[in-house]
Amino acid sequence: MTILDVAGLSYSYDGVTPVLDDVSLQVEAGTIVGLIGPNGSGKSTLIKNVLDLLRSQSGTVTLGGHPHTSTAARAEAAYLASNDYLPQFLTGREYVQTLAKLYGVRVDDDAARALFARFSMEGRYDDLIEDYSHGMRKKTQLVSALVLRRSLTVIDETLNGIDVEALHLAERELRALRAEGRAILLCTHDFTLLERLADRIVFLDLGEVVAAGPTADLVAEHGSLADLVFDRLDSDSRAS
Ligand SMILES: Nc1ncnc2c1ncn2[C@@H]1O[C@H](COP(=O)(O)OP(=O)(O)OP(=O)(O)O)[C@@H](O)[C@H]1O
Repeated sequence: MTILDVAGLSYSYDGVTPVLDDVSLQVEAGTIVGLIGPNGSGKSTLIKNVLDLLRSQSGTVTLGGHPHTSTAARAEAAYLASNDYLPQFLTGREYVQTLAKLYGVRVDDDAARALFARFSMEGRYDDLIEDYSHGMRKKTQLVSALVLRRSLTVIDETLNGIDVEALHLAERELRALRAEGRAILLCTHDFTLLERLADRIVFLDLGEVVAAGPTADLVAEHGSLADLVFDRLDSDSRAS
């Protein structure tokens, strides 16, 4: 079953320069899709279009079969942004519970507190976010996605900056989401993480999908995901 379906999406911030050019991709239930591409290739713009944080200009996007502008679509996806801008005046518990209310789901404080403890934030669930470190804010975003357990979790470089122990645990938790049939769109420059975790890769360059397929096939063809990118950057097609 397709959870996210993007077809023919184009976008320009200034109405002149295309940032996304006819992008199509699908994310199936029970899969992790890695979104890769050089800085400025349009990954975050694509994610913001998908989540209707930027109003799409052409093409279609559906989430769980619903047009992405609909309330039903919004309930399908959890979004972990690349920044760590969380409301400073809330505690971790208030933040998690506010999100839960917005999504209309019930979140058990004990379960969320236990996740805080597992991510080495024991005893910090009721502290103000203002007093959290950068990594703790990132982990709070991650915990919120883990307790919300939406059909699709979109992660935009959110795992950058968390320590190796948290990353190890995050990988396990993301695998558990996938095992439950949930989908994950994971945007990161950490190619080794994607080689371990992602079922499929979508490679965006200059706003276009230039490669897409099963991670294992792309690695077999190019040697590694880094080599896939290097091959593209060195290719004539990019220079022209
Ligand atoms: N709000 C904005 N207004 C105008 N241009 C923007 C805006 N946000 C992004 N851009 C431009 O759109 C292009 C794509 O940016 P985007 O952030 O989507 O890339 P990215 O692939 O996520 O990059 P990175 O890997 O550096 O995070 C870049 O040229 C960027 O300067």
